[in-house]
Amino acid sequence: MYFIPITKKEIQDRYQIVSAFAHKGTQGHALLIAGSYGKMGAAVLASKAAIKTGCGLVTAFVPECGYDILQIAIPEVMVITDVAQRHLSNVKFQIKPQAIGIGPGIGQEQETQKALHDFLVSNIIPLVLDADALNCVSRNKEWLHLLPSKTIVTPHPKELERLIGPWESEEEQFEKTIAFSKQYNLVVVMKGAPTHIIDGETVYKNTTGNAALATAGSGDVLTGMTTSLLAQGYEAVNAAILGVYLHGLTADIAITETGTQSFIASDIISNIGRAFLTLENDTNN
Ligand SMILES: NC(=O)C1=CN([C@@H]2O[C@H](COP(=O)(O)OP(=O)(O)OC[C@H]3O[C@@H](n4cnc5c(N)ncnc54)[C@H](O)[C@@H]3O)[C@@H](O)[C@H]2O)[C@@H](O)CC1
Ligand SMILES: Nc1ncnc2c1ncn2[C@@H]1O[C@H](COP(=O)(O)OP(=O)(O)O)[C@@H](O)[C@H]1O
Ligand SMILES: [Mg+2]
Repeated sequence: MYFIPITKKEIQDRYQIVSAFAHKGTQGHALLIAGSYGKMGAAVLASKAAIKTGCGLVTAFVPECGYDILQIAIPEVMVITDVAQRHLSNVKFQIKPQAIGIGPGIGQEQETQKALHDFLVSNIIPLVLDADALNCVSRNKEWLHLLPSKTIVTPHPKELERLIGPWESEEEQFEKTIAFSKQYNLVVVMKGAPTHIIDGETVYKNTTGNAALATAGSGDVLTGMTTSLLAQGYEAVNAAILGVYLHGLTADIAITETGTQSFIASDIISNIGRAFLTLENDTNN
């Protein structure tokens, strides 16, 4: 099987420099629907990653218990709360974001599953689906038909298995994931070491990242980054490619200071700027 390596050249072909005349209204509004009691950190990480990846506005939609946490942790991010205290029960909002990321830390309560279903039935905004949103969809596979074309799904191996069933070899894993991508018209970010991105028959292989990323919340950060790029107008496959590349690059940059063991998900967020700078330096040369 042929994989297209996600090299710096591939990235530079896709990367869009921010206009000198940009303002927050032109840079996209990302909505992160995330968090539950005890997992509000997932919402904080995803929302902070989204604003640090460059979209103009970020709103977090969280259960009521997340309100103070979000507002104190990230003053740049706006917050809308669900009527329920501890988990999502009714995802309704008046804003018009350009992209939505849903799933990190939301849990799989019955009420949350229903809220996800009702949201998917009416939503037409470009979407990133991760973590418990994927787990809920795995329990209700018919909901896959509700996803907008080119929705980005970001499963780790266990979540992928819940979605497509088990595989016996790596070859079979790719075959099944390609078939899944084609059946539902999805961009599949097959997270791992390394991560592959599958867009129908086309498979991309990331070239950045290391074992420092094997830490809680690193996937939640990737969801925020990818949603941010989607909100900024990148085509879904390019948002996935650029997001995965930059996410991995943060770990390659930071590892000389943090080492593998003490790198945490917040270090990904702290290094997003340095990762972008490697592109801008090269683009200007
Ligand atoms: N600070 C927070 O609030 C955090 C919240 N999180 C949320 O917690 C919820 C549960 O997510 P989890 O992913 O922990 O639970 P899952 O049950 O989906 O996955 C955990 C299991 O998956 C397997 N797995 C994961 N990565 C693998 C890999 N690369 N290779 C092979 N097996 C692998 C392992 O067996 C692992 O025990 C999600 O909603 C997630 O977003 C986590 O992201 C951790 C941090
Ligand atoms: N050994 C590794 N090498 C490279 N990347 C890794 C490694 N381990 C984990 N990652 C990356 O870290 C992220 C983990 O995501 P995920 O399992 O969803 O974490 P969480 O749910 O805790 O946020 C993925 O992007 C994955 O590719
Ligand atoms: Mg995850």
